[in-house]
Amino acid sequence: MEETTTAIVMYPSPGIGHIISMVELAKLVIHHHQNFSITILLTTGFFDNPSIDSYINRISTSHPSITFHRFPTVTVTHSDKQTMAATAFHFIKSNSVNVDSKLRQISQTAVIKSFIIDLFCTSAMEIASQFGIPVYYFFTSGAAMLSLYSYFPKIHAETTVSFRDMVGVEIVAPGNAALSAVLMPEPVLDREDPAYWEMLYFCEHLSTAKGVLVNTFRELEVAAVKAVEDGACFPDREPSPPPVFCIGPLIADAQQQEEATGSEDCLSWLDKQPSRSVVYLCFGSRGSFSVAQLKEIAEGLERTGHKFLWVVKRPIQEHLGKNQVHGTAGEFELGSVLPSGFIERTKERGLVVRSWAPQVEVLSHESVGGFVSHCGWNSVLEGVVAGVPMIAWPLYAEQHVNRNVMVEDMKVAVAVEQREGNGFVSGEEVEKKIRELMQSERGTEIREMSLKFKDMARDALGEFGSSTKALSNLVQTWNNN
Ligand SMILES: O=c1ccn([C@@H]2O[C@H](COP(=O)(O)OP(=O)(O)O[C@H]3O[C@H](CO)[C@@H](O)[C@H](O)[C@H]3O)[C@@H](O)[C@H]2O)c(=O)[nH]1
Repeated sequence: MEETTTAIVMYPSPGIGHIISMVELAKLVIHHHQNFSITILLTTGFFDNPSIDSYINRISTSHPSITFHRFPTVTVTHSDKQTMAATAFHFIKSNSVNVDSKLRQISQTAVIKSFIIDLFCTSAMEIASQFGIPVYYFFTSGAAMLSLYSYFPKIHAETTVSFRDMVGVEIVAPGNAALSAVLMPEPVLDREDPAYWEMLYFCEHLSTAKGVLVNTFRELEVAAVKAVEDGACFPDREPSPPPVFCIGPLIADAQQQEEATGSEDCLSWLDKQPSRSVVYLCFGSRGSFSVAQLKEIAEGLERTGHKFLWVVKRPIQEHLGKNQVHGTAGEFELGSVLPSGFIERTKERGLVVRSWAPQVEVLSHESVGGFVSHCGWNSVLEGVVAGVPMIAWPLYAEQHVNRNVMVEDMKVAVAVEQREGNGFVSGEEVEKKIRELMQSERGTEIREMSLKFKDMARDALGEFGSSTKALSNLVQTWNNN
């Protein structure tokens, strides 16, 4: 008798940070449970990363049971009249027809045990449900953020005011530290923004999934994990919230990360530095600053006297306001965006690289002693896995929530003080926080805590670890259905 193929289909949202962690999830599933074939659906036309093709090729070669399916290009136009998030959500929705036809096609030859979607791809949920395919979310940020988003519909129902206008108000979601309302994740700040209503729709659907996988581990976010597991953050679903599976930390494989020109230089420069002496500054795949902010960072770095490795992206143009894409690709000269003579004056102790560094390898390098991060969740996990203490400098998205988790719960970071309104950080503050992390007693405590979490992260993914157990429970559910 012919054996039926059991398939899992995954649908990450555009953006390399989301794609990489979904791919790591696929690799983890295959590693422990070889009986599945996995198809990963990828959109084309928005937030595309130039290196995506070579990344896909590397994964397809190393993991033949993972297949990628690229949708044809969908074109949406972004206008200054709407936010980037609204355009992105519109783009994802415009791919629904592609999702429909691919699920239909796979279903003809296989039983799809699970369709795993990113939160921002909630528009695909209904399509899968029509085919009777069980839908799971893969939440690429942490449990604290999952709790806040699951709780968001309740907060929404209790007020008619936009968060951005709630100056002085604090939002408290189960398992979360209090968060100033104006620092809520960007897409939910403003009720006038269509993205707000999309987010509300996404968050209302979280509790209707068959389960939610989270890229975290139980020991990392104790209070938040409890809130999502016991359902406190799913007010509408009490007493039976969707099962939550903390299966992380899933981070990019150093060998398969994007290779940028100059990667080798970075690592060989680090080889020459003393143990834990270097402060690494990097703000994710899209974190850019104005030239004025770059100048402050440079001045702060210069004054600390510490060694540093700093990844600088093409600066944002202030006159374009908040609505432009961070990290807009394109060539630029480092010398033209940094203070005059900075590179020359610091060349004995600092390295500035343009646009990209092999972050996972950098963080695991013995000479790195601190990480100034924008608090993107992948970066946070990469810092945790490497046991590197951090300086939290949130920029956009849900990064202020992550900052709270890092500083107040995990205690693996100090936070920079940011100017209200635009988040600007002075050179003095940069200097102060680097000194605090690298040479104070508090810095030593944070380092010790980071090293503890490094061990816990490894254990969570070990044979008897909490994340391994969670994954096997999940797979058992799939197999029993
Ligand atoms: O020079 C660089 C810059 C980035 N990276 C890698 O790129 C990824 C960046 O991911 P992340 O730290 O999560 O930042 P973003 O790309 O900004 O991620 C988006 O997606 C995350 C997961 O949902 C959210 O937590 C963030 O707020 C959101 O901005 C990480 O794997 C980094 O190692 C490099 O290797 N080199």
